[in-house]
Amino acid sequence: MIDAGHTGPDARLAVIGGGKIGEALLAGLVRQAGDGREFLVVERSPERAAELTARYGVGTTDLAGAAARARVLLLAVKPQDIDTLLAALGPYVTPEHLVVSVAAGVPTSRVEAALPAGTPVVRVMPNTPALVDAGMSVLSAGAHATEAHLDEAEALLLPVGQVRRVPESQQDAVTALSGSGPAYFFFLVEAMIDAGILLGLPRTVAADLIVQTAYGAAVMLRDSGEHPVQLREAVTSPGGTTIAAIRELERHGVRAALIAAIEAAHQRSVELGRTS
Ligand SMILES: NC(=O)C1=CN([C@@H]2O[C@H](COP(=O)(O)OP(=O)(O)OC[C@H]3O[C@@H](n4cnc5c(N)ncnc54)[C@H](O)[C@@H]3O)[C@@H](O)[C@H]2O)C=CC1
Ligand SMILES: O=C(O)[C@@H]1CCC=N1
Repeated sequence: MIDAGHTGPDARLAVIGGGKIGEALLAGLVRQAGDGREFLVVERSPERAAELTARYGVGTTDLAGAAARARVLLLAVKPQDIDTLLAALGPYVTPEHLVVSVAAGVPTSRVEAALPAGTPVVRVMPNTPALVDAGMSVLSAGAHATEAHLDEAEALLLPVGQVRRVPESQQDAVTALSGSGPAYFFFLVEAMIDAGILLGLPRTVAADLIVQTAYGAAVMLRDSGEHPVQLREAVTSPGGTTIAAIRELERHGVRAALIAAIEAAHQRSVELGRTS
């Protein structure tokens, strides 16, 4: 579906950058809307654009087409590519648009500086579980974004998961926790499946056991109202198997490793925010 010179906004949203997170958000939004034609994608790679159209029925266009056809522009390119994108997009944007950026680390002030004065910008840190409507999207307003703009961004993202608002000063920490967070859980699950293999279980059996255990633990964390410590203690029988494992986790510094890892992600987010 190629843009054919439409006049006036007719698309709900244009996603600029159809990579991993662009696709995760598009997939969830299209599923909820029931019609991909309400969405546009702008992709540097024509092959990737064609793939997304085939998969979700979304329209493809260029930057001028996106700005002409959608009032809400969601920027989902890498932080390293955002300045080039903004320089090319800026001439087509007006203060009537709402620009939503998901680029890790990039402050709203940097986006605003490349756009016409007064353009509302909302910074969002989403995560890939949006793909299964279990995302966590965290919003912050830029200098020209009002409550109404935040409400609009929130309404856009609610169909694909939960939404929270934080002051922008907390966004690098949010990025390190919920933005990158799914990867930490996938890493743990990968290691636990390997342990099952070591113990002689077939890979499919080990994977089934660990994935269902992760799912069950996540639902308990969300729904039981109990602190993680209480939930862990309930599994840890005196003189039993769990405490033998916990002692090894503590001996290998897993708690400290996780804290250091998340601190490193925070630091990287701060670095990505600095103009290159
Ligand atoms: N992957 C994730 O879980 C999350 C990523 N983010 C942020 O989302 C952004 C994208 O990350 P990924 O999707 O992982 O990267 P990616 O590399 O998979 O996707 C970026 C896409 O943007 C396209 N692109 C680059 N410049 C372009 C331009 N000027 N016009 C049109 N398309 C262009 C590339 O072809 C590519 O398909 C980053 O800023 C990242 O910090 C935020 C939250 C979670
Ligand atoms: O790894 C990254 O830089 C992006 C931001 C948060 C998740 N993925």
